[in-house]
Amino acid sequence: MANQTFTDGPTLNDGVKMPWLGLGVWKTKEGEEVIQSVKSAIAAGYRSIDTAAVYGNEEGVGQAIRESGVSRDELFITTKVWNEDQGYEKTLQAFETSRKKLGLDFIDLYLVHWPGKDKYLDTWKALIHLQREGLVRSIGVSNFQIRHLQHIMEDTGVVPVVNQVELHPLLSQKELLGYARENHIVLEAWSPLMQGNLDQPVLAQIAEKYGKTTAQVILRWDIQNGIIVIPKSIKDHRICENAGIFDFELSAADMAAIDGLNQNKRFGSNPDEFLF
Ligand SMILES: NC(=O)C1=CN([C@@H]2O[C@H](COP(=O)(O)OP(=O)(O)OC[C@H]3O[C@@H](n4cnc5c(N)ncnc54)[C@H](OP(=O)(O)O)[C@@H]3O)[C@@H](O)[C@H]2O)C=CC1
Repeated sequence: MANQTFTDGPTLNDGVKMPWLGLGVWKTKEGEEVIQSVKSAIAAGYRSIDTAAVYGNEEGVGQAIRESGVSRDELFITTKVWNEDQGYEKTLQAFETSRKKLGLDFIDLYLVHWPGKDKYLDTWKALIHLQREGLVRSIGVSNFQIRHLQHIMEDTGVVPVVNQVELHPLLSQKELLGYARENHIVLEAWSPLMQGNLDQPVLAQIAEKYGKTTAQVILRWDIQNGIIVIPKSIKDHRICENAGIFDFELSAADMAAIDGLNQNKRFGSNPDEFLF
């Protein structure tokens, strides 16, 4: 029964169901470190893993999947096409490289990692092709601003299922969230735990009230807002802690208090400045 929580999640605009919670593996080292963290997460009940070509750990993710003892069709695997591989043909090649490294027949979710300047539309068209070929179940984007979303949707008529963006209490992305909801795009929060910068008195007070940790309160705030979360940890106890978000509910007042912490503060790059 407990596993139900790990498989719970939104039905995306293409009809595929994606878990609310996944494990992120950015900065998790290829080899033993990533193999162990992915295996720990799957053993704890996680069914969704978020990697990317540029993380350099797709082979370890694939090995962990094979050694996990959980069947492929119960897992939801995301990877992303890196910036220098943008463009139609290069994206198709990059996809094949990722798929081979992961050792998978198909990928559940393939994302355009960053919009950059002028190749994201051709890249998006390659993702549409891969989905039509049955090599990817769902296609989405990452770090897209409203204008990028408008551009690809107007040109191709295909709406991304998710937009994975930096999102946490100090960067609540309310405008993007409103636009995404109107267009049936689910937001997915990267760096949901502010890359470990969790020392926030308001969050600590709320956490104490529910007998939860600051990390759990943030992740719960996300899913109550309809946002998918992919916290990263290489530590077993934190992997378990970050999954303890399905057995409590934040009140409307506490949700509003967390909303009030927004400072439009980024820990990562700004898509408007990260041009290539
Ligand atoms: N699309 C994109 O451009 C991007 C996508 N991402 C994705 O999002 C995922 C998550 O973002 P990420 O930047 O890794 O950062 P997170 O916000 O998930 O924070 C991870 C950091 O917090 C620590 N941590 C994890 N859990 C806890 C806890 N319960 N209490 C205290 N500290 C904790 C981790 O340390 P430790 O491991 O030692 O536990 C690590 O240092 C990435 O791994 C990646 O998959 C990230 C950045 C950009």
